Amino acid sequence: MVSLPKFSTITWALYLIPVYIFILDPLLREYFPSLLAPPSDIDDVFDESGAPGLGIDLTDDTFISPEDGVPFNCPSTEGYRVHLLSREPLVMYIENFISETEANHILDTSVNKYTPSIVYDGKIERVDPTKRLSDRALLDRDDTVRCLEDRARAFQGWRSDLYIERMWAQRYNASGHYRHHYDWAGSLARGGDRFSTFMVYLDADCEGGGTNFPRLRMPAGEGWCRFLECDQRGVDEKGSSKVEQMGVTFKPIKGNAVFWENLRGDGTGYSETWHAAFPVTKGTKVGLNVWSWYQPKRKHRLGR
Ligand SMILES: O=C(O)CCC(=O)C(=O)O
Ligand SMILES: [Fe+2]
Repeated sequence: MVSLPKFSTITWALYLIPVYIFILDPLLREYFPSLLAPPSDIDDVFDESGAPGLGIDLTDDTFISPEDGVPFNCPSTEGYRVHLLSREPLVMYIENFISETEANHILDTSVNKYTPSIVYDGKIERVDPTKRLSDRALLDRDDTVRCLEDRARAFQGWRSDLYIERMWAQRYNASGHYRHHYDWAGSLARGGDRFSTFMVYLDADCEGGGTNFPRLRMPAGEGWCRFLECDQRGVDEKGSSKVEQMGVTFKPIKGNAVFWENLRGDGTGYSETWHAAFPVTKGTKVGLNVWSWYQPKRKHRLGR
């Protein structure tokens, strides 16, 4: 009979770590990507009721902005400026992504449509001010919004199977915030997931309210201090450096945007995209969420 060598529990654990890292984890990622997805505080409705396990209905224009052939005119924009913060995951900062006229137009047209923001835990939607305290407004697909949809798709190279979700403006008054969460749900194996996020600042007449990514590394040099909170590089109350803990915090600046990709090529979500809206301490911040939903077409089997 084969007898196993007598190792202490700690020795066994040390042997099992590489087995997990090099064998078990890659296998799970390959075959069960959704199993490894952390619980998501994804904040909107992923309505799978019509077609369980098949992703969302791509003609559902309460969730997606389908290409419906409606003509629209876009103003000639001055153009935006892109700064690369991270290649993996891809995180970019976009100066002047939306013009002042466009931002003001969205602020004006949404002003009477706000209702309390909800969180969704995979089962039910509810208002939970401890997690998310803000109001949100679904935007009509007028010319300005359609031009933004176009800009968001062009920015991503007109990637196929990518659909811009209906856009929401999100307004935070003093003490408004959104606790750390992922925008992705680990649901690609079930049909689709949020591939990318543009966080656009429509109004930033506020103090606080930065968008924080605790797992991203603060870039070197002072050049980024225009866009990032650099004074968080100070020491904490115990005298040790807080930089690692705080990661990166984007200042809300009207017209600018942060863009990041949520999913790897294999469809699994990046843990580095864990992010929050820090509390607004004074004034009002209005953000615009532009999410791109990735849902590859399903191959029909013969005979079905
Ligand atoms: O307002 C922000 O800075 C971030 C908002 C956000 O993460 C979201 O709405 O999913
Ligand atoms: Fe988010």
